[in-house]
Amino acid sequence: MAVIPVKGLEAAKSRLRGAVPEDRHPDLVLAMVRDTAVAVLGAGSVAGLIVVTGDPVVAAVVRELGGEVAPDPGAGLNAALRFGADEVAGPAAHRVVLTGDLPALRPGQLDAALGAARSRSFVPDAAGTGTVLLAVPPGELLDPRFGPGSAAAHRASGATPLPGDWPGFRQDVDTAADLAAVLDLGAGEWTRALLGDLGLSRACTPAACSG
Ligand SMILES: Nc1nc2c(ncn2[C@@H]2O[C@H](COP(=O)(O)OP(=O)(O)OP(=O)(O)O)[C@@H](O)[C@H]2O)c(=O)[nH]1
Ligand SMILES: C=C(OP(=O)(O)O)C(=O)O
Repeated sequence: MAVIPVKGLEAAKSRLRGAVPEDRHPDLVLAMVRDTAVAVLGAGSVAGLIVVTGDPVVAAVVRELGGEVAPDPGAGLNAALRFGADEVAGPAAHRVVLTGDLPALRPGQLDAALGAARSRSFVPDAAGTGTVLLAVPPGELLDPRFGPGSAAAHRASGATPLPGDWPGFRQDVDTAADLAAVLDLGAGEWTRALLGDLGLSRACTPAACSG
């Protein structure tokens, strides 16, 4: 089972604020969640998707795409992940958790990553400091260490870094510069459509966004 945590749309992706007009910020966050969820649901190695969220708009979209929704326990990202992976999916299943900000993820990349995972494993983000995926085999607890410096924390907790290249997969979107990078790498259709609608076929540069 795959698990994606998603914060309430109004609060999510605060570092990305200003990349698009303020009133479209929630739409951008939702478009990236949709692209991530569509890619996950398209991966043959994934049995199903659980999105942990307290946001009713996100929940409706996830159900429409064919995913399941679990309530946010309200104690932060790692608590949301533990709840989704260890309690809702349950420890008898293979579980993989991904962040909801991976609009250039492709199903084949996720299949390749999971095919290479022989034990509790993770995929570092493009910067090498964060984490975009943590996978755990049946019988083990997820033990997530997401947050600043999570790649080192996951490694120190015994998880194996997966060696694939996967530049689009690894490009999580935290800032306007990440958004520009992900468009170059090939963002999914929802993110591209939203930015196209805004006349931002190439996302604004950090300088232009802050100006
Ligand atoms: N359910 C749930 N998801 C969370 C929580 N905190 C973060 N997330 C999600 O975890 C993923 C990775 O988080 P970040 O990249 O730090 O996103 P963020 O917290 O929205 O971004 P910033 O406000 O810029 O720090 C995203 O899909 C977030 O929506 C939480 O408390 N509950
Ligand atoms: C929570 C994380 O994401 P970000 O760096 O995108 O906040 C993480 O990488 O562990």
